[in-house]
Amino acid sequence: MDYSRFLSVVSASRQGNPERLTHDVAKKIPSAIMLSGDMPNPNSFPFKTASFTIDDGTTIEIGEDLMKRALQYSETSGIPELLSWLKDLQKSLHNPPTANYSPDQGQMEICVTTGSQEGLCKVFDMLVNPGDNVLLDDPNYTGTLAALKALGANIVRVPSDKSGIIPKALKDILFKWRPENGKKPKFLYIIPNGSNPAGISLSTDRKKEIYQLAREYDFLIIEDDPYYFLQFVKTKAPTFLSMDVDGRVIRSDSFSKIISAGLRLGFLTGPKPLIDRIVLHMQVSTIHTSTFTQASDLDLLQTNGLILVVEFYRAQRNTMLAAADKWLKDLADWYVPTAGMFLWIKIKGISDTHQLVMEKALEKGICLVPGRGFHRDSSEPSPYVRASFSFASPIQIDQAFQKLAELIRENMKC
Ligand SMILES: Cc1ncc(COP(=O)(O)O)c(CNc2cc3ccccc3n(O)c2=O)c1O
Repeated sequence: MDYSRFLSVVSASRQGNPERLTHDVAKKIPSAIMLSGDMPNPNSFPFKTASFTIDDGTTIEIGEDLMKRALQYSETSGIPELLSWLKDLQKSLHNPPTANYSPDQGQMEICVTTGSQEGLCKVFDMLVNPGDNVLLDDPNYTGTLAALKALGANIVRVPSDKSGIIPKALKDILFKWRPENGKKPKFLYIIPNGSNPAGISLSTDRKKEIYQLAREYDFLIIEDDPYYFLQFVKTKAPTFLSMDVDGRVIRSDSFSKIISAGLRLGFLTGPKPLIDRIVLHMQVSTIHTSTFTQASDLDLLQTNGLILVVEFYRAQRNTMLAAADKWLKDLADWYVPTAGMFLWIKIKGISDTHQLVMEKALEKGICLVPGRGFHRDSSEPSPYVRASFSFASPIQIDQAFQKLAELIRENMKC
């Protein structure tokens, strides 16, 4: 594929940072005498060792040598051992066709990011010029909406239902596209599992139809999948990455929901020509994701593998569904999420939940998110609220929905 049409003006103008190039090359020569970098002397670092106790009681040690490395600058795209582990992970989970391609064919490449939010932000910076058309369904993740709006993207809303984007509706938009609509959309952004905020998961058939449309109308797919490991179904639907024969999928993964949100570890998987552009941007922004975060997470992953937390969140989801059935049955509508952390609740008899949530619920000590912030036009009223089942205890969830039910009834009397 020729990726040049997809690049923003800024991204296309990025050049390599010679100092980072020297550093990355020199790192490959262990015996090199390093007089090139701006590296602090590791003997000056304050922390000498660290020990982590994990929930099964075992400990993970970071000894002196690893600590000296963990507190030092490292390769922009990620420390080699973690990159290698992540490439093996992606091959085993998704078996991407691009894993065996040559670099100019769009060979699968990976870049570690400071949370998947950094990855998304840099992908959008790489692709969006002001006025570019981009395809999204609605409602959608506020972090993405905010990033795209700031870049001046024209968000083209793709109709969806409780099974996700409707391929026929997407085809209609593309088929009817005329020059007066501006340049063809560059990409479709999608959260394929347990979407934020609606908790929707896209079926295999719809993914295949959408991927074929991407081939036919030549757009990229940004597969933002932080809830991939929080799927409550027996068989996971194949990812867009697993069907990417053209090298047109950029996948964003996150360790926030399965290891730690605060350690800020995510990674991008995509065609090498595009990932290389992201790395150029990283060289002049964060330089790289915290080496300490990478080293400690890698140690955990190599020792324990992927810690499966899905059963905990399934139980939390079921607790919230039981509380909704108990308190909200005649007052609201919702559907059962098959992944993720959110219940998307439509309150009956109310056009906009903003005041109910941001004033009345907060006064009663209940934190929810009003629906209108998840729309492209956040001034549009919304009868929805997003409720997260990830954090509160079962008792708190029950209490919160009991209070919410009281508020809705009070609101109905007004
Ligand atoms: C679809 C989708 N894509 C990417 C990300 C970013 O995750 P990262 O890997 O941790 O950077 C997210 C995280 N979503 C949220 C984060 C958050 C953080 C503080 C406070 C509130 C937050 N609310 O509400 C969120 O939805 C997400 O939902």
